[in-house]
Amino acid sequence: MAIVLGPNQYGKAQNHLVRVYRGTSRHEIRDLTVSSALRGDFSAAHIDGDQQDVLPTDTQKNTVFSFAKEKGVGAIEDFALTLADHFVAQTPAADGARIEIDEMPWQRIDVDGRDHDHSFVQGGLGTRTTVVNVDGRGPDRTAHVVSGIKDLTLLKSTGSEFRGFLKDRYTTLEETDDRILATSLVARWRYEGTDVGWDETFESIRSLLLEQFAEIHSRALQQTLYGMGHAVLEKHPEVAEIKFSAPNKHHFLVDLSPFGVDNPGEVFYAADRPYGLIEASVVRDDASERGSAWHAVPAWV
Ligand SMILES: O=c1[nH]c(=O)c2[nH]c(=O)[nH]c2[nH]1
Repeated sequence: MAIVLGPNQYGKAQNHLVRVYRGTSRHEIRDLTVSSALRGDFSAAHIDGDQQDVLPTDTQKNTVFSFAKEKGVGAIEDFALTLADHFVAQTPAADGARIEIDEMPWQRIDVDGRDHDHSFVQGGLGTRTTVVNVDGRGPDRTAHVVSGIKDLTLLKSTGSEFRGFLKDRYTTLEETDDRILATSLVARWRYEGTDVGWDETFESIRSLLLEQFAEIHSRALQQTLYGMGHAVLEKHPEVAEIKFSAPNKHHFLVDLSPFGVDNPGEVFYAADRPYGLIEASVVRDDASERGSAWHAVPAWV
């Protein structure tokens, strides 16, 4: 029997970076939360406490902020690829890097019908995300990009049913052909390669997800997710697979009959927990190998 070091990675989590572009009086802002993690042979650091292979997490943090100034931010996917390659190049013991970026949306404040040059209000249609994994360097280097959207809170007030489900002695749920369907969607999709128009593709996929949620007559959240994923893969050959995590945000019709009041689908109690959690992926059967694309925290997978 031997006790050995298992998979590990280390980096700086959640550098919250705001980049202001002030070339003209009409400023642009970007609000990113960037996490870096390096993996490779860091056994000396873990076993002997020897730091000679370790590029400090503090240096990783400094690099994120410096690159935002020196190179600019651009599409979050490009920023993440640049950082990942840089960290692997700087750290001989590293054989891979993972960069995760969330971009908080800001919109210009409207003043008398004109959007303001340098005042913004936070919010938008979800938070754009990317997770980039780079393995190796030089000719052997490979890169995987998984982009997505989270906190996309959606609701339809009809056009959703749930019936015909399996029942046992503990089933009390009533069948319904008209309910509220609501979720706070997380969708992440894996790109084939890195030759992608990141911004246009993101906008197109987000629009498709919204359209499909609205247009599909839902027989269950599962069926809605599959329809959304199918539409994305059909339109975007550059997407290999898409994964969804969707809490079913239950809305319960309030019984107003004790007060002699009818309630035909008008007043609901929006419960925050427990919630159904529906998770699904939609994939191409000829998609490329996943490689490290979905690599996460080794301690927990
Ligand atoms: O869309 C749904 N899917 C389920 O699996 C489920 N289960 C449940 O109780 N309500 C719902 N709704």
